[in-house]
Amino acid sequence: MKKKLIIKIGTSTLTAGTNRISFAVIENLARQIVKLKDEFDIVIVSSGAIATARQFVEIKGYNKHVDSKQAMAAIGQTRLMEVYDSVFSSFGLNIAQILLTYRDFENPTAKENTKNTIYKLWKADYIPIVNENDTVSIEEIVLGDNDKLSALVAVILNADLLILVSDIDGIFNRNPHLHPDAELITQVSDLDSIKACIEEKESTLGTGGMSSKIHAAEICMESGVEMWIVNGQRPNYLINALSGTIPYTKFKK
Ligand SMILES: Nc1ncnc2c1ncn2[C@@H]1O[C@H](COP(=O)(O)OP(=O)(O)O)[C@@H](O)[C@H]1O
Ligand SMILES: N[C@@H](CCC(=O)OP(=O)(O)O)C(=O)O
Repeated sequence: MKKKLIIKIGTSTLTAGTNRISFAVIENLARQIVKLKDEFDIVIVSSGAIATARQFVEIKGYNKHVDSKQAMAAIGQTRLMEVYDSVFSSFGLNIAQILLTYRDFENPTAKENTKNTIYKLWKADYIPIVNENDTVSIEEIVLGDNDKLSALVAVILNADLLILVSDIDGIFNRNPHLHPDAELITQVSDLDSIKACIEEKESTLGTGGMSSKIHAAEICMESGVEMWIVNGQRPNYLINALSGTIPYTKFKK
């Protein structure tokens, strides 16, 4: 049986520090997935709908008002999936879209249906790409992120591993953007011990920050799912993290 791998790719990685979605980032992801596919059944949790919309339209107040963000997400989501589809199909990979809200994880039937759909997609050789259903969501684009969503997906699938792809090697004892001498923490088994290390700085496009990654780790640890934070700026970050040749943070009880 294949292992179950959930990969969450955030806005800051998809835009590679710019204000546009990077085709190169998605190509790099596809290239790695081709190599991992025989060993793993994979779900991608991808942000980037709003960032994609910004390439085409600026709805007034999109950075302040929830309804404007929701409209941007609705415009950007189809375009984002077009990018995934054109890049992934050129690597021979099939994709399917799944949009979820947090409320879906409180409803046992919705959870069961989500799980069954993902299993069917895997069987048909399709890679599910999940994002939050921003139109009906009340949480994410107001406060949140996709870190917690990916943890909930990992838990319902009883995944072997959740990898949060970020713009940094993992959690450091202080924010390295503010303290260049900060040191990477490679393994975390007690979340309380690292909460004091978080020092958020303003991010332009992503919404999560390190706090939401710790929240995701809490959800994973409670259910015995292993979670890693890996740096999407490193070459072949998935393959190299899995073979232990690049540094990352592992969260495991
Ligand atoms: N102790 C810490 N170690 C590492 N990063 C930290 C820490 N405290 C805060 N951060 C911030 O968290 C950021 C990563 O989260 P985020 O920008 O939301 O990424 P993503 O869009 O991938 O979810 C880092 O770039 C860093 O500025
Ligand atoms: N769901 C929205 C926003 C998600 C978001 O930015 O999350 P994250 O990348 O985890 O900070 C989108 O696709 O634009």
